[in-house]
Amino acid sequence: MSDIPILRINALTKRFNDFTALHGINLNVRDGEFLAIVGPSGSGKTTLIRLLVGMDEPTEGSIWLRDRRIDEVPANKRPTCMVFQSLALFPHRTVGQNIEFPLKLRKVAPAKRKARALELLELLRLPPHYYDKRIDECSGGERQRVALARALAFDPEILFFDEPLSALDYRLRKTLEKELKDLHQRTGKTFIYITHSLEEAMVMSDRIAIMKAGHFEQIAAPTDIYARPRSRFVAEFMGEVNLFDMQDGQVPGLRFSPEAAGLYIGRTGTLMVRPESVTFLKPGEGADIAFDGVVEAEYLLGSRVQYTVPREGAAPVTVEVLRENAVGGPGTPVTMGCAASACHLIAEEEVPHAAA
Ligand SMILES: Nc1ncnc2c1ncn2[C@@H]1O[C@H](COP(=O)(O)OP(=O)(O)OP(=O)(O)O)[C@@H](O)[C@H]1O
Repeated sequence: MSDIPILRINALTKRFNDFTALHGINLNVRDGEFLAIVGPSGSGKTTLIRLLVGMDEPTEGSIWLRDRRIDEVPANKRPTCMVFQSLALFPHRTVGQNIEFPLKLRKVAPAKRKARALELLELLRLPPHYYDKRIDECSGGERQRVALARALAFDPEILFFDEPLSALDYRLRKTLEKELKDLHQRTGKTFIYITHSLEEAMVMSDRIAIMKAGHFEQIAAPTDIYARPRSRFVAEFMGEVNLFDMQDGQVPGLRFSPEAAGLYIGRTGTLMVRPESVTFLKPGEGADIAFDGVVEAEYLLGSRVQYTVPREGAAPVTVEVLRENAVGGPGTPVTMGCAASACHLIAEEEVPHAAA
């Protein structure tokens, strides 16, 4: 992956009558990057993708592909491609005819089209005889691969995906997640991927851009965004989390070791710790940050166990431990602890616009 941006979004605004769906957003996408765009329903993901692929026009701002401004270029002339959520394959035609369709539109000669289709079948790990198989004889996963092969047929610079796996069952989704990641590596193309699923974004992408109400709340590598969210919104969006209000370095009910207390002197904000970073302390065992409570509920999650422990005047604490570290069920008094290094302090003010 190169550091040079292949795509630059500059102060992009989209208004529908008096409603602003995108608020002057900026983003640089690196050449060869896998960027996932996630956000709650209505945050503007589809609106953004529609502008990027040319299905709609921005109200203000510009979109650049390398050094070429493309927001005024019609969709069919943009060297990008979109893989739709609904596959839009021709069900009664063959796999070969479907893959070759964009090439036929571009008047590529039949022999050349077929050679490219066979090459793409191999790339997508489909056997060559699938060339003559009809789409309605293919499984869901095979259809997804054909759709991908078709998207790659004319060698687009960037592939856009709008929730391509959302309609598939869990196992197939997991398989295709791995295949997509692998395909990204093998092709070296730039992938921009919209999803509701944080898990998909975490597994596949180099960076995640979190959208909220028409702006980017944070853009960073998955591990960074998970461990060091810039706002409570991102912290909560990125999975289960414990949030403690800190005022002048103090959180009611939490005990800090002298070293940990030193880290938070005079600081105000939200102290965050993920459930898997909290442990149950044995009698006499210490931790940077410790607190007491009584188990309210216990849930088995396969190899792990999750607990909720109520706190006065605040949301309950969630703790997730390996089964071998399980404690008693509801009513069990516990002391919980965590390392200061596993905690992250979110500064008081929310960050209105993430830097791309
Ligand atoms: N053509 C339109 N006219 C008016 N408002 C629109 C139009 N298209 C989108 N919007 C509004 O813009 C906002 C962003 O919509 P968008 O479809 O981009 O969200 P999204 O993040 O893709 O949501 P989802 O995850 O549900 O698909 C929403 O409030 C939506 O109602």
